Amino acid sequence: MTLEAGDPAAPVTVLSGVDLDVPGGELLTLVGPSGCGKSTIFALVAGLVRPTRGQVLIGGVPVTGPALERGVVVQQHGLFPWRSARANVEFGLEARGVPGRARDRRARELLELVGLAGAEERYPYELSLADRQLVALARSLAFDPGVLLLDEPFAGLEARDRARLGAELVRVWRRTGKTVLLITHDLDEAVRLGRRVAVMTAAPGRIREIVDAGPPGRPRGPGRRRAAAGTCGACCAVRSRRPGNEGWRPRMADTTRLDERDGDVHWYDLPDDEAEEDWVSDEERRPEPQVRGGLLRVIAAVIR
Ligand SMILES: Nc1ncnc2c1ncn2[C@@H]1O[C@H](COP(=O)(O)OP(=O)(O)OP(=O)(O)O)[C@@H](O)[C@H]1O
Repeated sequence: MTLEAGDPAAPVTVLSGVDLDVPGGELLTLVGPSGCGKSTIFALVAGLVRPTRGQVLIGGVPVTGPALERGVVVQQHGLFPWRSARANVEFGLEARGVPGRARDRRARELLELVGLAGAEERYPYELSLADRQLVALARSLAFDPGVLLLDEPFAGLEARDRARLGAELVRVWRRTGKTVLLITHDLDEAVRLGRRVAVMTAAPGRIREIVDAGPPGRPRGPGRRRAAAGTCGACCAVRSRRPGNEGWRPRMADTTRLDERDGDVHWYDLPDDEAEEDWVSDEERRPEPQVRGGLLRVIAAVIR
């Protein structure tokens, strides 16, 4: 896609040749310097803006305007202050014509999904900023969107809240299987949460690189082990729970070696005698801090 904007006599190229393919069910993060066009991509996918050239396709269908199938969460949560958390979430269900009792039940389920069970009757002013964002997330899920678009939803929050909300988002993503596009200017967050990180450069905005930031999935039996155990550099975060051998272990095939300079993603074989229970969950297997550091340097270099 290309997007030109401003004075038609002297248009500004905001985005140039952006080509991004997000498989269904993926959590992709989009990072880039301020003004590179991240929010513009958000607006294009949300259907708020039409590209000058090219198109946005969701499931092969061109996006021609906003639709409930695309849930959006932005920095300003936009909750109705006169409605409780439950009633805010119910708003989405009202729009879909869900009858009262079912609405109430579903709103409670969604609040529970985002970790806010017990806060159903609180009003936005009674909730922390972070919890308001979670209500906004639950509300966008009420439309049962196939795609969830989040534009800097954690901006302005303290680091601890950002981390908590990020973990909640990953949990929600895992439980719902939604396709998630998360826009952030926080590189660490992008690497921590995204399975792939699309890195943009500015003027005009382009996708420069797509960096693999984590393993593609859980190991599911011997046949899949070989491919499923992705590592980032030397420090694939694999943890053993065998008594006497607990803790994180870097696991490398003999043929791979750490190359933090380019942040390559290496693959290795899991020894046959390794019981699958020894594997930590995909969530726990996120890159260790020093690997994240390597990826961050790669991304920072791309952005520069
Ligand atoms: N309709 C428009 N007319 C003119 N310029 C525009 C238009 N839309 C976007 N731009 C410009 O395109 C650039 C990209 O803006 P955008 O808000 O998408 O960037 P961003 O990466 O989200 O920035 P930030 O991280 O600061 O939020 C900016 O320089 C903006 O001023």
